[in-house]
Amino acid sequence: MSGNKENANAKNSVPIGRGKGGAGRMMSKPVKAKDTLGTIKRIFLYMAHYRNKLIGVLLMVLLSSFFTIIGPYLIGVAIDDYIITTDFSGLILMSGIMIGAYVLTSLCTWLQNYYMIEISQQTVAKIRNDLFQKMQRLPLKYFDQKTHGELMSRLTNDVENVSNTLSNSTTQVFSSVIVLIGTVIAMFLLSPLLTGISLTIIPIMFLCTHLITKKTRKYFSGQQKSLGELNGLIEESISGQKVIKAFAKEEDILNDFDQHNEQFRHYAIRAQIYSGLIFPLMNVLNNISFALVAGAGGYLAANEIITVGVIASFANYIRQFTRPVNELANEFNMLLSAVAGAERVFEVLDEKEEPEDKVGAYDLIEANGKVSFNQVDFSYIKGVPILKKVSLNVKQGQMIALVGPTGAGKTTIINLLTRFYDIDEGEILIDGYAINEIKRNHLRSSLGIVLQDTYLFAESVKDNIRYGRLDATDEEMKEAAKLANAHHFIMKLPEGYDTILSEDGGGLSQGQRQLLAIARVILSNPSILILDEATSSVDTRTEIHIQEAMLNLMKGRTSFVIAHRLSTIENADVIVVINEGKIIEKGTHQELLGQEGFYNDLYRTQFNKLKEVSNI
Ligand SMILES: Nc1ncnc2c1ncn2[C@@H]1O[C@H](COP(=O)(O)OP(=O)(O)OP(=O)(O)O)[C@@H](O)[C@H]1O
Repeated sequence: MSGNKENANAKNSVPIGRGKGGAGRMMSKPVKAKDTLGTIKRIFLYMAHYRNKLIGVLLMVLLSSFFTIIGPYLIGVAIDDYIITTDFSGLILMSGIMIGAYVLTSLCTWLQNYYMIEISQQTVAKIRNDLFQKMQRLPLKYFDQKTHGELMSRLTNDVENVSNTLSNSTTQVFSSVIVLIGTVIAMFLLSPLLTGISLTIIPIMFLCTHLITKKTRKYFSGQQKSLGELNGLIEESISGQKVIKAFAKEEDILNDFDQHNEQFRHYAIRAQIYSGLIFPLMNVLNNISFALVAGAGGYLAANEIITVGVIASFANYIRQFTRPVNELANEFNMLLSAVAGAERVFEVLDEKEEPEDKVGAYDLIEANGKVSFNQVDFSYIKGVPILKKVSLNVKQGQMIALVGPTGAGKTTIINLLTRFYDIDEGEILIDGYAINEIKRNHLRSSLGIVLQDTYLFAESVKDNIRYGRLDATDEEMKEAAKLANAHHFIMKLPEGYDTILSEDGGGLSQGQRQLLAIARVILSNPSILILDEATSSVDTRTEIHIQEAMLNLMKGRTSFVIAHRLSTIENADVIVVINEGKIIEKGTHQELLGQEGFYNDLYRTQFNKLKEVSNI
């Protein structure tokens, strides 16, 4: 099985380098989207469900921007019309209006945030839901091409990124733009000359920001890359602990970790230091601009070109102006990175799904278990044929042993029967029906699969067995466990059937996990069985238990066994020998031995060795 291959590979190479699916891939890279506009459009299509709330947000943004812009103007009016003229009752009224304007600004900002958070969380919940549903409909082929880390990253980081940006950055960018434009217009209306003077600082601001971000971008991307590598290393050192210890590579992995840790520190320090420059620099420039307005404004006021109130308004406008300039660059980058994240999410949503059942697909409620492969060709990757013209006829209730060297294609045959992958040419029939004409759910529920490496969920033993048939009663579930010889060890667990297993049954032995898998399949009562015998040695008692359980399970059912045990091979009705994707021999044990061909050689070398081991 491919699972074994992974284990075998793990034994041969100590995972010091970065592996597939490391958590390192969980970092979302700040790459640009390929189709920014198209992606934004799609996000808006999702958000369009909440059209009324969006209009509300838009109104609030406009109102809060308006009040933000009008505030400094009112200060100028208060000075010119009421303070200088000592009109105190007018001043009180003006103060009231100003307080009202500021309160309304806050209220509108709060409301806009409130609605935007609601919209973004609902939108993202819908995207997350669509994405998760999509994952269940994707063919296994898709999961072969993507690392776990990458998929996890799309489901978590990228979606989270979209959510944060929707709730914070979109309204920020929008209101910053309005406030900027509005402020320039207001300044221009009050005094074009003073506007010109105060805006001279803007190009310098842009230049400084540009120079600093050019530098920080390099360090931030280095920081993100080395953090990814560091996370990958940590993840591998956790999952590969056994191998690391077995090969005494602790020292090596520590050195490797030190290197990556140091690299991360190097980038992180520089990224933080340079980006920390922006704030004080902007502050200085802002104050210079302030001083310019005060100086030039004072001169203009002395010459009665502008009033003192205009200077006060300008002083406030300048504060208001530089803030959005700084924010805009930042928020805009975040927005672009979120759009890139959203694009990665949409890419998954656009992937080709497992094809729908054909119209008029057959029901297969209780299959008899007759199986035929007719001239089946298959390749995982186009142009690399794995199975070539495989033909096989299996009668109801027969036991078929699939044998052959590693990589021969045994698991692949099983993958095709279950329709985990679809064949390229030929046909596979169950009870005379082509499997791609049978409802996929019916097909899979007529097949029972026990793999060497059964996945167990972090739930109770009871629920794990019940996964075979969700509506089974406790009695039926226990009966299945007894038939699977699992009852005895389950009763020894701290809470018996209610014991909660750790993730993937971490606390159980491989033999025990397989017994649970057998119980699961007994409960589902399939017509056709697919069994992958364990190659790794379990203790003799457990092995006898497993064999007994498997025999119980196989009674009266067609079974395909990827055989590693002599007893299985010798008792099989038909032994199918596969080599390099072709069936090269077929027959009973005695028949094949008599042919003195590939099986005979395989048996004499490989299985004689097994016999010696089992006799020890
Ligand atoms: N998902 C996949 N994508 C691409 N190639 C694959 C995939 N799974 C298996 N293969 C290739 O297909 C060939 C047959 O693999 P398969 O797992 O069927 O062999 P096997 O006979 O079951 O081997 P073993 O006894 O080692 O489990 C191998 O060359 C393998 O590398």
